Amino acid sequence: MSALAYAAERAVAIRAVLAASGVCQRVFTKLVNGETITKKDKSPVTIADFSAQAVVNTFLHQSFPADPIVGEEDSKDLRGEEGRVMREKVLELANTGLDSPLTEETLIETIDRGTFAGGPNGRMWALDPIDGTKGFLRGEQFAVCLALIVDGQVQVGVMGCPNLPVDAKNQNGEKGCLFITVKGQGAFQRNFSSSTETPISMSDIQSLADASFCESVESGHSNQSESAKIAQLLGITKAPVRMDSQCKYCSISRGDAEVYLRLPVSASYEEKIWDHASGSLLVAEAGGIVSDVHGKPLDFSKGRTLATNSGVVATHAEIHGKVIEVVQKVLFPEGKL
Ligand SMILES: Nc1ncnc2c1ncn2[C@@H]1O[C@H](COP(=O)(O)O)[C@@H](OP(=O)(O)O)[C@H]1O
Ligand SMILES: [Mg+2]
Ligand SMILES: [Mg+2]
Ligand SMILES: [Mg+2]
Repeated sequence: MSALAYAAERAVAIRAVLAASGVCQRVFTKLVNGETITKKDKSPVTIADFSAQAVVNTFLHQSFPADPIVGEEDSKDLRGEEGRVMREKVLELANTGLDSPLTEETLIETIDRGTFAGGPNGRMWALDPIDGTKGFLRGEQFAVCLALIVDGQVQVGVMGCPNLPVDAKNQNGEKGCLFITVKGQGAFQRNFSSSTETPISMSDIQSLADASFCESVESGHSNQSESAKIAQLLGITKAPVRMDSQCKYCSISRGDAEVYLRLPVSASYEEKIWDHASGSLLVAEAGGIVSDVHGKPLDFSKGRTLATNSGVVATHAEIHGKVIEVVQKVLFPEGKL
């Protein structure tokens, strides 16, 4: 029997994401104020973001040394005397997730292996070491997200969600699950505590009146007043489930909700490929369709951002057309473009 496509990449991605998730879990209880930096775009970054990127990049380099990486973070804030305190903390934390320890020098080099510009050709990994840093800081949802993109198509996606209940119906039960997908091979969930994988699929609702939708917690990341109008027009009566990170893609993939709306707040913001690569493949493999607000597929071949897309609409395949119709009506009413 021939091995399944991308079996090696899948296995390495799982190991890398689990190791990085462990690093994030260990640091959370110890985070203090000084360990958060505010980036130029006003978004926060913590020692856990840098450490998780160092850990995943190390695993990738060991197994696939020739593969470029499009990672969210870079080492700028860790360099020189100004970055010394943070650098030492990141080094210590990253090494808790690695068999052979990095040095200060190899740490910087390892993090900066994530600076690839992306593009349409060849293999590349897209890494968000912590997606939902704001959720992480609040003790809520976040995810370590890793995807392999080949010639602009996402082929493998693995997401680690340390704070996500393994069963949405039991919010106080076990937490920590991994979502795994390879194009053409389906979508799977396993718990951090076990290597048994279970196939997952989107819920097959008959009527939108029974549906629920999810969106970002952050009103600065997704237009929540427009989504409320869309939900109303669709006949959705349940309140939105607000959740940080690509845990939203994971949640709809296993049937916790039916629709994920991410409506642009500003025309100039370009979504980042690491915020959507793994999650969008998971949804597609679970029976859904992911597009932008115009119904256009997400295009991962344009560099580090989804430069030709605007927002995200992810739903079960059967209702996607209807949802896009209403999204268009609300976002672009006659006379307004
Ligand atoms: N104006 C904006 N519009 C949409 N997304 C934004 C944004 N500003 C930041 N983001 C992205 O939103 C991500 C979090 O998604 P969500 O809002 O669904 O939790 C952030 O990822 P990081 O937390 O990895 O930086 C960041 O990349
Ligand atoms: Mg960020
Ligand atoms: Mg992100
Ligand atoms: Mg991030």
